[in-house]
Amino acid sequence: MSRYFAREVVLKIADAVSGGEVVPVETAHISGVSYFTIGEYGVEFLEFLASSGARVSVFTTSNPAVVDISGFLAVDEKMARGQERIYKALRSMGVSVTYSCTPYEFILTRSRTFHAWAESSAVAYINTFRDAWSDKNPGPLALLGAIAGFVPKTALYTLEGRRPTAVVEIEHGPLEALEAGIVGAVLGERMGFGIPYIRGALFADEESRREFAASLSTYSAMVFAVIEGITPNWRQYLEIADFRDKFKIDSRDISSYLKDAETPDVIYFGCPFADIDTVLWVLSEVKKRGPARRPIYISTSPGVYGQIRKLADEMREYNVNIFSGSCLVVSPYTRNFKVVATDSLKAAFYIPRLHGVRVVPCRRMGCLELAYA
Ligand SMILES: C/C(=C\C(=O)O)CCOP(=O)(O)O
Repeated sequence: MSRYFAREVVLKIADAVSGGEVVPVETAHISGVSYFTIGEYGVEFLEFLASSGARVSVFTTSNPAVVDISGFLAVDEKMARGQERIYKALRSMGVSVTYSCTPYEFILTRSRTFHAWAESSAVAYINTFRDAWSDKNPGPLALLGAIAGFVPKTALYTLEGRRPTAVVEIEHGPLEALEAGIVGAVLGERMGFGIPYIRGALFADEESRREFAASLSTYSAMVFAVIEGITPNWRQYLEIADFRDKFKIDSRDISSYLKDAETPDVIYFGCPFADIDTVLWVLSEVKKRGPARRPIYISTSPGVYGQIRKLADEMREYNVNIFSGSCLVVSPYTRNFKVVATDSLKAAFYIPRLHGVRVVPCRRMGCLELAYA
């Protein structure tokens, strides 16, 4: 019954957005599972599906929750209970409740395989750095698609729909996390839509790739860019390109995003979730300097946290708080702060809008120095 319901809804949406065509998917990743972002009606929707016997038919993971897995980001009773109900509903539908915005850490999404993912940064990451194919499916559609086993065959599930439409020259680099995020934001704001073909982008590390994908998809509707020499099959994309626009991003564009530093009361890394290298880098810098004057918060995936749990406990003495399964975007815990310093342009976009808290963008080392200023 519920599988039938999900299939019918997905087919109806496909009638509206893809001429009725659908595409089978290998995996799904659902967003909209934090009580903070979906509220009571969102929980009721998930409970309705679960109680009607719905079960996912492909491997399905979930985005971060309102509270982290250790309960460090304390929230009120109503939110905590709401999150538990979400967890139960997801579990009973067979979702792997991973509470991570970086499922690509362990789902290796091979090139040219189809996926129904909803977290925009993760969609942009697998499209751009793996040439795995996913559209940015809205959270409920990704879940219904996971139950049905297919989603509407929108443009990004076709080679034609992935044809580059603008050539972009990057005249700055190598790109560290903040700069990669700014490039994504500038590009997103200038282009808005279409498929960029990027020349000259040198990413300093994994974190910078995550930040680029996250900001491109935050500051625009774009969740795919072809990066010369990096995106698998980039030569084929160049051959089929139909360039109608040309953009250049240089050091002046990057500096225009850097405000005069306002003194923060907290330093935040990990939007999208910090990879192990970033976590270890922060810890080694902090160990050299001693306890930080201002607290440092790092959100990471449950997978990474599981490996460094003991280290995370020890680092509390240094005023470093590592947590997983939630983040300062989807938790109202952020409202405890007035000004957050971060190297994430995605966090810089959402934190003021969702929590009314100001943000200071800074390079990773600059952010760290603010913790001791
Ligand atoms: C803006 C967010 C995700 C995205 O860019 O897709 C964070 C909120 O995520 P939800 O999982 O929808 O709460």
